[in-house]
Amino acid sequence: MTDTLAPPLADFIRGLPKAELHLHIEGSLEPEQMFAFARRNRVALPFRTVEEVRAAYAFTNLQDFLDIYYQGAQVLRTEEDFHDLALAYFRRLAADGGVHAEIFFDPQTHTDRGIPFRVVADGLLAGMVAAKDELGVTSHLILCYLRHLDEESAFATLKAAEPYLDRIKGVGLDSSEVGNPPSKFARVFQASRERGLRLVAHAGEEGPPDYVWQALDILGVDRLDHGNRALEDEALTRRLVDQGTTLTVCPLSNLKLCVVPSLEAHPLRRMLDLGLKATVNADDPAYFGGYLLDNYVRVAAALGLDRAQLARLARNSITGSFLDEAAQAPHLARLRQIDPYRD
Ligand code: HPA
Ligand SMILES: [Zn+2]
Repeated sequence: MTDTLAPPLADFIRGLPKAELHLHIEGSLEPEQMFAFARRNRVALPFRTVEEVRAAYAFTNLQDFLDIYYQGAQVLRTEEDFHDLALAYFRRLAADGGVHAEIFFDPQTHTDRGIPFRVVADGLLAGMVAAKDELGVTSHLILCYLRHLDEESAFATLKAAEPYLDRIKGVGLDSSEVGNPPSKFARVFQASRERGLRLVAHAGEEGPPDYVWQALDILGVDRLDHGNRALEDEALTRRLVDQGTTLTVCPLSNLKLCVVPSLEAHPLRRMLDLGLKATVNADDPAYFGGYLLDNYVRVAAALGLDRAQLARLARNSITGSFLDEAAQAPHLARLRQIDPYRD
């Protein structure tokens, strides 16, 4: 059924100007790239073939995924690696009709194994400049603190980022959610805000609605990553609707990590019906089986989303981005031409 629906739907979605707001750049490391970087950096891998790597991607929860994701990141060692990783991602994004991305990176994953912050940041920033030149795709960089580490380590990361704060748009919070509530990072988020950074956090992926409340009330986030479990709490849902908080939803990630039992059971449609400002994103596309367009197409087919709903998701991604109004305007104008019946 998906086969007969996919081409026209995919063409329509590809033609919508879209921003990707939830993408871990380390999660775009394809097995083929993993081998190429391992070879050029002489890093030993526990896998012999691409097939063996893919066979290892049988996760049933967030932690199983994270263990293999941090292991994969070990092959990234040089500025060139980070540049190449980022540019390869942006090429995929452009092919999917993406016009802008706000990419996460996890500095502690690299600095804790002796790769200097500047190697990571310079490489990624160079890849972002190359993407603008080659593809016309714009991007922002968001530094994520690893929540399984302590706040002191997060503060050290903020300090290492000091020379780059004019080129880093915001900070986020990722890694193992349960047992590491947002409140653990209250002070470093406050310090990040005082430095002019925008704030986002993963919350309500596996963690309870209380973590979403904390992300809003204690961290004061501008945007919420995932947020699925907010739907369990009516007052919280109302708050998110009233505030117009953008949720960066990741359908294929949710499926692969068993946050939902099937795409047919995904809450995206319900989120839109409730008036939540949901967006569609890939999270870690190399690990979860699909880039931005695949996420839109598969969830749209599973939930029967219509063109107006798809255009709304695209519009939410532009208005929910940290682009200023002038930079959003041409994308919104294009969306208006495609979807003239919007409300
Ligand atoms: O989906 C995710 N959740 C939490 N941490 C992460 N780090 C990379 N991807 C993820
Ligand atoms: Zn994520």
